This record gives sequence, structure tokens and C-alpha cells, in this order.
Amino acid sequence: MSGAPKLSLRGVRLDYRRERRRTPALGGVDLDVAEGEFVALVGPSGCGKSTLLKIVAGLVERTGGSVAFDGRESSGVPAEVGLLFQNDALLPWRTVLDNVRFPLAVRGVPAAEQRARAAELVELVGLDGFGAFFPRQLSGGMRKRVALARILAADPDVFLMDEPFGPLDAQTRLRVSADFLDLWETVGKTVLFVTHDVDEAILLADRVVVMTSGPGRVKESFDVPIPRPRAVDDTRFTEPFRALHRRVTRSLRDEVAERGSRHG
Ligand SMILES: Nc1ncnc2c1ncn2[C@@H]1O[C@H](COP(=O)(O)OP(=O)(O)OP(=O)(O)O)[C@@H](O)[C@H]1O
Repeated sequence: MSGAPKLSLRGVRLDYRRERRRTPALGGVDLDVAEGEFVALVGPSGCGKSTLLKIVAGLVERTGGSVAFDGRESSGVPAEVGLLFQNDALLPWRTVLDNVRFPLAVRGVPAAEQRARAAELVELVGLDGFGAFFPRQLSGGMRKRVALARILAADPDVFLMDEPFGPLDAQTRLRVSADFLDLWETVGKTVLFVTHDVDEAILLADRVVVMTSGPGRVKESFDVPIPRPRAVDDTRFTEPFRALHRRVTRSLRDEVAERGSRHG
């Protein structure tokens, strides 16, 4: 092992072309994520969080800078990543089990093994008994769980998550986040997680990175001093949580205020 970070971004820039003008969306992002680290990215709306994730996923081509996994520069779609975006992207014509085993089939895992592993994962995410259901027969929270099981089946080195629990109602969101936290604490994979919810960022992450208003750059990084395993329900009422929440919120608020005065 090179000792390089699992994921390393240097000077990542992106300009969108809009009405023949170049609009900078990312203004040079530097960020390292260590192996097994969970980093939450927060920032003002439109600062380029989703764009950054898409660049790491190879879905959007950067205008400048570099993206490296384990010290190796990446271009195109990297094999290392698994995506979980707001849209759960389940295949509607496949059952829960068949959705979950899809990445295993793509990898050429023998059919019996696919079925056994998919059943195990479906149980792990709390959907035992729903394997033969189709996505349309499930609630939003259940579909998220299927998407989680599928990304666990794919077993990528780096999870890229863009407000994955965003569309859920508050209660379901809390439950799915708590379950995801349990799962993550077992698998310990590297995660880059975009959210606009400071509570969620602190509850889940090892580190919360605040971005500037667009064109986005890294503004500040806060270590989360809350031991694991964390109980989502209790953690929010602890003093370390509240103290960090204040600091992150202030950092974000200053950013929105600065943008207001720049544009005002
Ligand atoms: N396909 C596109 N073409 C042109 N401009 C785009 C495109 N996608 C995003 N943008 C612009 O790039 C900037 C960053 O967008 P992005 O969606 O990455 O921000 P975000 O921080 O994820 O926002 P939010 O928190 O509101 O989801 C915005 O100003 C947006 O209008």
C-alpha cells in the first residue's frame, strides 16, 4: 500500500457552459478522504456538492484538477465507486432479490451464490419476506433499503451518496439513517456523503466538510468527536453534538451571508 488517501482531490474545477458563457460551478476543490473514513459534505445550495460527486463518479468531466484513488489518477468511470443518489434507480421490472443480486450477476458470481448473498443482504437491511416484491409495491423507505442492499452487494471501495435519504419523511429518514449507520459501522467503507442536513452530517460522519458558496471550494473541515457506535436517537441530545452543530451552522451561515453581500 502506498499510504496515499483512498480518495484524493486536487484543484478540481468545473465550468458549465450556459448561454455561451462559462459558469464556474467548482472553483478548485482539495480534499483527501482516508480509507474507511466517512466524510459528509455540506454547503449552500448550488455550491457544487452534487457536481463534485458526479465528477468523482466519472459522470461529469472535470475542467481541471485531479481525482485519484489510492494515489492513482482516475479518468472515466472508476471501478472503485458505488453510487447512491436521491433517485434509488431500482430496476422496476425486477424483484427486490433480483435487484440486489444484479451487481453480483454483472460480476459473474455463480447463480446459487448470487441468490444466497442477495437473500442475506435483504435480511440485513430489514426486508426479510419482501424478496419477491417489485419496487412499486414498496414504500420509499423500503426502496432505499433495497438500494442500500444493492450497493452492499456491489461492495465498492468508496460509497458516493448524494442526499440518499432526502425524499423520505423525517421519521423514516431517521430510521433508515440509523440502520445505515449500523451497517456502515460493520463494513467500515470509505464514504463521501452529500447532504444539506447538518444533523445528518454530524450523526453519520467522522468529518464534516463545509464548502463555500459557488463556485465551491472546501471552506472548513470539522472532525466529529463523537465515539462509535453511535445511537442516532441519543446522540442528537449530547453536548458534543450540539457544540459541533453550532460551529458547522455558523460556518454555513457566514457563507450564505457572504454570498448575499457579494451579490447584493
Ligand atoms: N447540467 C448543468 N448545466 C449547467 N449548470 C449546471 C448543471 N448542473 C448544475 N449546474 C449549476 O452548477 C452549480 C452547482 O450545482 P450542484 O447541483 O452541483 O449544486 P449543489 O451544491 O449540489 O446544490 P443543492 O444543494 O441545491 O442540491 C449550480 O449553480 C447549478 O445551477
